[in-house]
Amino acid sequence: MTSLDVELAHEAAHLTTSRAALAAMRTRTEELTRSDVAGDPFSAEMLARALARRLEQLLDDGTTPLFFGRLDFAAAGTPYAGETFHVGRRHVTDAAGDPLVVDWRAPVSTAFYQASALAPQGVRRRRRFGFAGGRLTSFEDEHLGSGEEAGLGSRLLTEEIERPRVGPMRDIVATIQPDQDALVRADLDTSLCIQGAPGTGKTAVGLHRAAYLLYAYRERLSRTGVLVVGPNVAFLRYIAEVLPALGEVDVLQRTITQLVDRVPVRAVDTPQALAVKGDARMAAVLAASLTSALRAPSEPLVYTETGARLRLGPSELGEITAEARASYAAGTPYSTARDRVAHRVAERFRRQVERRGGSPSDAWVTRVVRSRTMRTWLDAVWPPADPVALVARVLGDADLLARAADGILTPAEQDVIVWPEPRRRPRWTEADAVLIDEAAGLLERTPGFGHVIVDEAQDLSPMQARAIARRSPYGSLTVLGDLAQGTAASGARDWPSLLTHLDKPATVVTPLTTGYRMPAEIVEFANRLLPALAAGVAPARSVRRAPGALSVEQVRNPVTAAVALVRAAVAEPGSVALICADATTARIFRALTTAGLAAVRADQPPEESPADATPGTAGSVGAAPPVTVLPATLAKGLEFDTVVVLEPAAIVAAEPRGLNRLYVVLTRAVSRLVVLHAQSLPAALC
Ligand SMILES: Nc1ncnc2c1ncn2[C@@H]1O[C@H](COP(=O)(O)OP(=O)(O)OP(=O)(O)O)[C@@H](O)[C@H]1O
Repeated sequence: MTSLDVELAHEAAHLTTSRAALAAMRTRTEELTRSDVAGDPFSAEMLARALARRLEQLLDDGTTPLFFGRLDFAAAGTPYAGETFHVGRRHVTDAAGDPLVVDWRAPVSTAFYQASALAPQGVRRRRRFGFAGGRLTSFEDEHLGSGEEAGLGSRLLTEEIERPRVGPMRDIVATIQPDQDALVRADLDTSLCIQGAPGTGKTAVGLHRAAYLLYAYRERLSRTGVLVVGPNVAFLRYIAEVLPALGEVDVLQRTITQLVDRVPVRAVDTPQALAVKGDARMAAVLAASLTSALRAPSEPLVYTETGARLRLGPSELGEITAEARASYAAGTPYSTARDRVAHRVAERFRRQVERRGGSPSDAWVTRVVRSRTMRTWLDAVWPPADPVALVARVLGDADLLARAADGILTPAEQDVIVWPEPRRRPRWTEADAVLIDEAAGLLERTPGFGHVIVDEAQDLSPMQARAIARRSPYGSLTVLGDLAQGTAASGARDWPSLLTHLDKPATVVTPLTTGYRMPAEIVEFANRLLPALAAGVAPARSVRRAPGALSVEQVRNPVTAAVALVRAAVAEPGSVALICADATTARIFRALTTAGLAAVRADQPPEESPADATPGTAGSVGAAPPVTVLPATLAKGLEFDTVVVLEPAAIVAAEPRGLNRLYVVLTRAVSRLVVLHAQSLPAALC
């Protein structure tokens, strides 16, 4: 045995001890769940829930390493001098409470990610472990104290980056890089905006940041929660397992459409209507239409009860409604302001009774507030409102829209969004649902989150950004995106304006440019599009080269060529996707299945496809894994080992920002990208 073998055996023994300790921690928790818990039913229920969650966190699936790193601190100079820590996904302690593994999010673990030869932070040696199926197979040391540092040359990092991708996204907790770590560990009160080229780890950083914040600010966030917003359902399926793998099961993950789901979405807007409905000026139109229903009191209000006749004149009433209008203008929700008017009026009546020697109770005031007299009067001066009805009225009544949009939208813009006639059962669009959410936000306060992470944020329209801002009035944001990948017509063209709509205008924009997904050959090919996209972003630099990773082939029949390519690709390890213009998805899917290849369509729910449509999912045991047929508009955020792109010119021609779409499509491959075309390639790519 070499000394390295001895060292490895020693580490393997530590792994065995740690696994046994984790099992013991689980047994202790299980015993607690079985024991009779004293206290009232509510506390018992809360305790039972906390224990169930704890049990879930203590699960050890045996295939993921319990620790992936080790820090040996130098003999002096830090609070941890002379100590050794194994760094892993969760704390594991022995029976005496001493740590066998420390959580990657604990303060002591920071050095694992941040220490360098230049600034060793007291670390003498940093060790990274290699694993295969939960078994420890190797380790790699950096003697930081002696100026030795692997950086991006780390063999284990390279293996992790190059590993064939199958199934959903995995965590990167073992190999987070220093620039990424600084973003992950930024404090809760700091909002971040990360402009990152494709594959630079924005999504990974966002999800690890969620896990970090939930660890470091557990108390605060257990009350307010964390929300992750992604571009579509396929993307959410793809990232769904990262946070649970990091022990965090309580993060809400939603698309923006799921977030604003007060009405079913059954229709699609024209591009022109979409542009107007997504514009921030629509907020002013809705606000104006709501206030247009307010009336200044012109008659006295008389309240009679058991012989007493109480009266307030129009000027006194006007004073109260004017005050409420001012508070509404300053941000008080419409419905709260309406309640306030009722209470102020009732209080004035109470004073009148008091002046006459009476002493009405609070219950009396409540009775006045709820009286028919009050409701009838309020309905006239401050009518009740409903968000769905409000938007239906604005879009369904050209005159009302013209009044509310006067000086805000041009007549042509109004024509684009107004319905030809009022609809009893409107067929709502996604943009309408956002308008309804805006209206609801005018009426009532929207419950907010302690932290919101928004991925692919460049595609948010100003109105969608406002929907997110409403959910984060006191919390912070992590905004992730890439202006060059912007494909939505009303999406952001620069970060400062989007951050203003998100109500976090002072947020600093941080770039990420080191690409981990694609080899340089693919990155450089895709980067040819950047000048034409004019997004003003820094191009990505890949951490590796892979000769042969890119081929661009002009063929007579790209579909036939794709079938042959896919047949060969599915025999290799790793996921395969065929990306095409949306309109050709069905035809290409048919061509693959007719040729006997197992294929799934990413644009259909899993049960309608022959296999699970989760991007990159491997097929049933023994069968060739299915290839995913991916319409170009669903490619965002996903990645596959091998990607075949069909007919770039058709992808570009399919939509106004088609070149941006092509940039997204060309940046999805981890190992190999094949571009097949019969038509000429877009000029920007040549
Ligand atoms: N530090 C890292 N170590 C290992 N792998 C990494 C690291 N950072 C990113 N990756 C990997 O690179 C790939 C791209 O990451 P991610 O999807 O987060 O990038 P992105 O910036 O969101 O890309 P896009 O803008 O194209 O959606 C993923 O497979 C991710 O696991």
